[in-house]
Amino acid sequence: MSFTGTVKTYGEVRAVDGVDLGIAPGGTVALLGRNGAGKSTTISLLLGLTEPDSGTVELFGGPPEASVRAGRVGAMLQEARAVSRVTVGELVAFVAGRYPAPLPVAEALELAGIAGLAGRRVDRLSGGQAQRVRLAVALAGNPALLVLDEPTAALDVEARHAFWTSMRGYARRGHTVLFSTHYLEEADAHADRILVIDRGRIVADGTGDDLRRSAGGSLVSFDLAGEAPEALSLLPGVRAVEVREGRARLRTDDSDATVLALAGLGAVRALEVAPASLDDAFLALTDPEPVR
Ligand SMILES: Nc1ncnc2c1ncn2[C@@H]1O[C@H](COP(=O)(O)OP(=O)(O)OP(=O)(O)O)[C@@H](O)[C@H]1O
Repeated sequence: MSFTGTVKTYGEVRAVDGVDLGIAPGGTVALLGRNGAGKSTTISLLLGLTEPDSGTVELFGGPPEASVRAGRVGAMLQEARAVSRVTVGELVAFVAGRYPAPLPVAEALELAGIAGLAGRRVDRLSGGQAQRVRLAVALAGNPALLVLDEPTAALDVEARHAFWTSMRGYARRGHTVLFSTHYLEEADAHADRILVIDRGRIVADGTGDDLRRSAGGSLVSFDLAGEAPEALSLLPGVRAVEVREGRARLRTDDSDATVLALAGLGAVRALEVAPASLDDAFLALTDPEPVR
């Protein structure tokens, strides 16, 4: 699937702002970003639910609508209203019946972790159960591409664990699972590839380790004693500076050089040097105002 120079605006807001992206079949891909970064809009474009203002979106070599109609795509979106009265099993069977090569209903329920709920009415479910029913519906057609918009939002810890085990199993069968999240740990633990989106642009693309590396090797933090933050960004090795409540955090490629230069400045207290975490990487990639 591919995005080529894709732009989608809502009035003044450039929700997707010139995205170029190719995703090969197979594996799990995370779309990671803050609230309002453009994840849902990217997914809507991918599913053909909305048209780009400019650029193109292709799925399996054609327009998204064609792949969706052909049953190659299953989606679990954030907002969905359950139909009432039917049972979970009936609903999933109904959806499966509309696809050319569906999963057996029992398998879709099993994968979604709701094998025991087949006979339950869909309007009598908890939030987490309803979410898993939506997953079973998305899986029903045995889609080559499964698209999940913040799939674990309503799930408890145990359900999350079971969910990711299922999704990994599904991807191992050669399917592609693309999910959006704002949980760094989730992207790091469960995605083969992480796309970081910020203000409608892809600002990083790689594994969790790639992102950690791109953020700069280490984090040097200390209590500030009056230096202007602007001077800190000029120290050797420093790639980004963040100052919060009197404590400076410098992301640096060369912590030795940074610390030696800092010592030259003097008046640095409570110095700490730590390897960059994925959190640091994410902040470095998406922080709107790294120097404050
Ligand atoms: N239908 C719409 N009308 C107007 N603005 C919209 C619409 N949909 C999205 N936006 C705006 O586009 C931007 C991107 O929104 P989008 O929903 O894609 O973000 P997101 O990354 O999915 O956020 P979240 O994590 O909060 O779900 C936001 O600024 C949002 O306010």
